[in-house]
Amino acid sequence: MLNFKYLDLLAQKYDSEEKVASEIINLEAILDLPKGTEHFVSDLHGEYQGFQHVLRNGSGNVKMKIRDLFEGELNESELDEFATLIYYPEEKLKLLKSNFTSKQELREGYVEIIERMLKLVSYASSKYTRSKLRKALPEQFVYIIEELLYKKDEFENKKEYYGKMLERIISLGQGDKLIIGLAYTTQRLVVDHLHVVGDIYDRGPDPHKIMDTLINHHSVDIQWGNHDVLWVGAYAGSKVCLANIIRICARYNNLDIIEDAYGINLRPLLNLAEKYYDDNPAFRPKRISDETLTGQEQLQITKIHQAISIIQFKLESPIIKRRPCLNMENRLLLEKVDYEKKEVTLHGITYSLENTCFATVNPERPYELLDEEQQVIDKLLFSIQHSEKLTRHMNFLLKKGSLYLKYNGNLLIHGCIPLDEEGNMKEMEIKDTTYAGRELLDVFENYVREAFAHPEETDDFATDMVWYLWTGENSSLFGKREMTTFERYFIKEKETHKERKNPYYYMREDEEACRRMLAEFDLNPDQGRIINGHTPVKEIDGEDPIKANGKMIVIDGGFSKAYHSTTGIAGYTLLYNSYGMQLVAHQLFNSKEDVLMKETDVLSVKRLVNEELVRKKVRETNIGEKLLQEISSLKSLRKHRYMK
Ligand SMILES: O=P(O)(O)OC[C@H]1O[C@](O)(COP(=O)(O)O)[C@@H](O)[C@@H]1O
Ligand SMILES: [Mn+2]
Repeated sequence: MLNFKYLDLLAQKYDSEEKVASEIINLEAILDLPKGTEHFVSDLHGEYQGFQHVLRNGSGNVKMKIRDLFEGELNESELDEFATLIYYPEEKLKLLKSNFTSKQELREGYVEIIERMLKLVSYASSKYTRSKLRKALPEQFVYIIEELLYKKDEFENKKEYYGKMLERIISLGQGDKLIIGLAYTTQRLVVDHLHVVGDIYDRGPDPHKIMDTLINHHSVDIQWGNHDVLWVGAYAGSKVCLANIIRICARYNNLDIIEDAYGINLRPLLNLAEKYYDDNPAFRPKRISDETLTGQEQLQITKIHQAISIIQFKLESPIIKRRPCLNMENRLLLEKVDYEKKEVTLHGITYSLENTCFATVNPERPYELLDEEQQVIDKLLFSIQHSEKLTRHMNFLLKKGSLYLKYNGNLLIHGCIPLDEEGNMKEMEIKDTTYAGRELLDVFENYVREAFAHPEETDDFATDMVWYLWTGENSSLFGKREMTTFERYFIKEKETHKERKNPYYYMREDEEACRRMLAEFDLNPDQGRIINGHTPVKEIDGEDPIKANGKMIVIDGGFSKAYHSTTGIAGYTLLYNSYGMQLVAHQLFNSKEDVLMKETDVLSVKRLVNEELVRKKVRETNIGEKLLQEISSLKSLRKHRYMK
């Protein structure tokens, strides 16, 4: 069915046949370009510097392009030095400058650098249109760079013109800006689109800086992780999610995120904590950075950690009781505790409790908040919902994020697709309707959006469902039977700490199972793959991130320093360009300073996942699909409005 109103609208923009024709030619040409490079990262967990590094070196892609161009011409250390300049242009330039001994040397050095950079930009942009390259150039230098890029040395008189141009840029003190701009242009060209497969928040110190980076990124989408949804929940009015994020910040000695980055006043919580709690080994902050805390600071955090944990446990009860469909009665732990004997009975076994801190718990009504606790959580909720920066970050998460994403034939998802023991899509009944698989995930996502749209509602179904996504058995983000936070604080016996995983986590090894899951999402099982985050790949134990004959790729980035000892490697990222997919294994990232001084780029080892037999073109991508639609509209416009 032709929509003539739409054609009229289109005719306003393309008001002559020539304009329509030239746009059709443009778009058709783009369809035949090689597909842009996609970059997949996941589980960033607040590790801003590690993330920055992977982003700036394009998971080794920048180095590869430099090698392609300059191997032979430059020796290894020069190649490294040039790569570092592309990653961290401001800092590296400072270091380089201090090595020049005269103005003359500096000028020559700058000309050499700029020429190399232009060569690199030209190479990195070879598969894009000129207009796309233009958008990636530093604004103030677009004209000059284009002149320099498209120069033709064979005309001798022009050669002088270009030489003069470079000289002038440098003598006018614009050399630094140009070099820095070209470095960022290169970074941008090397990766066309970024996918963040979840868990930006928690454990590490700087999730807010990662969010700022993503907001400024040229092209990004996010698949929410369980930790991201926890933050969304807190902002959307879930007090129990809020208690959780503060508890995790205290546990990892990251309360600065709450106080300094998001401007939330923790004083009321601290007062409560000082009043009821003391030192407690189970609640001392984990020290994953070298930064040393004074004894006093550590004690304060330990107290806050207990105060907010108890508030969290108390807040869980009423939700579990008002939402029987969540089937979480076995998590009513405060009510199972024998406060006199200091014991708890779980699945029929009685365990003694240690490191207890139940000063504010009334054994008769253990889930009841003290007035003071109620006030503290209410104040915290008010501040968090009024934090300008958090509002910005959460809006962005909602805008660019989703529970899963179908992109260029692949399924991107942080956690899992809940399965039952037989490998069928696990069913869950919500408000008298049974859902499973893709439908269940769509329902979950709708609840997240509904809760977010109504931050003033704190106890409604949608807001409770966001918490369920963090911790519930059927949550596609959590994917485990229960979260044993209480047990890990208070029970010595390790068997109580175990969180049994959804069958998905062993069935995903099986190719047939993965094919069924792809089909559930209407994706072609012969071509698509599932890209998964969430579970660190234990290289130490020989685990392979490529599973199910390549149908499943697990790329937990392993950025989280707290988890390095379990993985034995910093983790994986994935690149998908027109030639195929490559998995990149990263060694531990120490610091930016390390890279700058020692030029020790984090060693990235690439492994081919698949090789495209024919180079993939834009035509075969999601963007290509949109372009084809546009072309078809333009063709109708031409036919119905301009052809006689
Ligand atoms: O390592 P911690 O701080 O004890 O956290 C463990 C908790 O984190 C979780 O692993 C969830 O976080 P991830 O999504 O990073 O795995 C829970 O399953 C578990 O209860
Ligand atoms: Mn996760």
